[in-house]
Amino acid sequence: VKIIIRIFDAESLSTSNALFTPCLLQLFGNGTAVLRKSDDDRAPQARFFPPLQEPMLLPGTFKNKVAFITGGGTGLGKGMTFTLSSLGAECVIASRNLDVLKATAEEISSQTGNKVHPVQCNVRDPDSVKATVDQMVNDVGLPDVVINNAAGNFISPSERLSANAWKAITDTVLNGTAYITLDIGKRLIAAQKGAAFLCITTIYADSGSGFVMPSASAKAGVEALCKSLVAEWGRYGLRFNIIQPGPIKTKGAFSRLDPTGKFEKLMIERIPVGRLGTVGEIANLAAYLCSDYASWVSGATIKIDGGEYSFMAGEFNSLSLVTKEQWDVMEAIIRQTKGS
Ligand SMILES: CCCCCCCCC/C=C\C=C\C(=O)SCCNC(=O)CCNC(=O)[C@H](O)C(C)(C)COP(=O)(O)OP(=O)(O)OC[C@H]1O[C@@H](n2cnc3c(N)ncnc32)[C@H](O)[C@@H]1OP(=O)(O)O
Ligand SMILES: NC(=O)C1=CN([C@@H]2O[C@H](COP(=O)(O)OP(=O)(O)OC[C@H]3O[C@@H](n4cnc5c(N)ncnc54)[C@H](OP(=O)(O)O)[C@@H]3O)[C@@H](O)[C@H]2O)C=CC1
Repeated sequence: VKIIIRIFDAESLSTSNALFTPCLLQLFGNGTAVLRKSDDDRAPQARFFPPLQEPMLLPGTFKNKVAFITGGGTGLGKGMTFTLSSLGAECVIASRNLDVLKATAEEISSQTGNKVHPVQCNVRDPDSVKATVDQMVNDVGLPDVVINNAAGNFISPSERLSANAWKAITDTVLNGTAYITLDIGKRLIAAQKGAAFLCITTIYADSGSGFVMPSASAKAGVEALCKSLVAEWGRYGLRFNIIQPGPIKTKGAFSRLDPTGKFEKLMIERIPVGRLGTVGEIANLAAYLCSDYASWVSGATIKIDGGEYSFMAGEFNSLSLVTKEQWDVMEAIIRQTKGS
């Protein structure tokens, strides 16, 4: 596989004509050397930004609370379940693979001492969602916290996508979030019970992104759903917030979005903090937003991405590749220029 990326060629800065000549870099070839600051999986500045992963809220913050987490058996969902459970919540985790859910529930409850209930659920199917919520209500009652985390995604040129590929992703991400939110929301409203909803989206929900077009479309829809309900359902005691994570190395995401493992270093080089995020960092933010410490937070969309989005958005940010000597040359050329 040959993946070609246009980047600013830091080696060609010795003449003004070459100044903004982009070069073609073959990502899988030797041409990557110019991009590499370090062979480690983190850049040197990452030493200033150590990830603190242990639960940061006070023990008991979620005592007597029920938290429902879709996709809670793996990755970020598992991390959020662990943190909420550590802080006293009784958690219900829901996804398709019951064996994985059971193993996670057992692992977490044995560490935290709090019950975790695994419930099979296909969020693409409203009947399955209803059966799951029925079971939760029967076992532990209506939730205080609802985290829409389940998702599907893979990289693919959009011209290779079938209608069913689009449907698989948008049914999971957008329709799944809608089925869960409508089903639980209606029951909470009827019972006059308040709750905190959280949706996990992504930084490209704002910008769109090539090669993950169904995911980008669906995540943008999820954000519109949340923001609409902030306004409409606040009067019922329901609040809604959004976390947009940058890259976190989970098996579910990286096996489908970086299948050869070759993009990781490139990603780290565009993250100003110099490293990937961690599951524990997302879990702490999620716990805060779903806790009563955040009672006045509704309608917030929080990027947690080590600065990656800002780096990618800035027109000139690739100039961080320019060396001091190259700046000397450029500055001299610029200062020599008179008039227009
Ligand atoms: C610069 C690189 C950066 C790399 C890392 C960046 C990290 C940042 C990440 C940012 C955002 C992340 C967002 C996420 O959501 S990550 C979470 C990912 N986790 C999952 O996806 C877990 C669940 N996924 C799945 O179950 C499957 O992957 C699924 C395909 C989404 C659904 O599986 P299933 O229901 O079994 O569906 P099918 O296998 O039947 O497929 C349905 C349909 O889709 C077509 N298809 C499947 N894979 C591909 C592919 N790779 N390319 C093209 N098309 C594909 C399949 O053929 C079916 O269509 P059809 O019936 O027409 O053949
Ligand atoms: N990791 C990252 O870098 C980033 C992740 N995110 C978001 O974080 C969230 C978690 O992703 P991550 O932990 O990385 O990946 P995972 O693949 O581990 O998590 C996805 C979860 O969704 C569940 N799921 C998928 N389809 C369905 C379905 N039809 N019904 C019920 N559950 C389903 C899966 O369980 P099962 O297969 O058992 O159904 C799985 O537990 C997602 O919303 C993702 O978009 C956003 C930005 C970056």
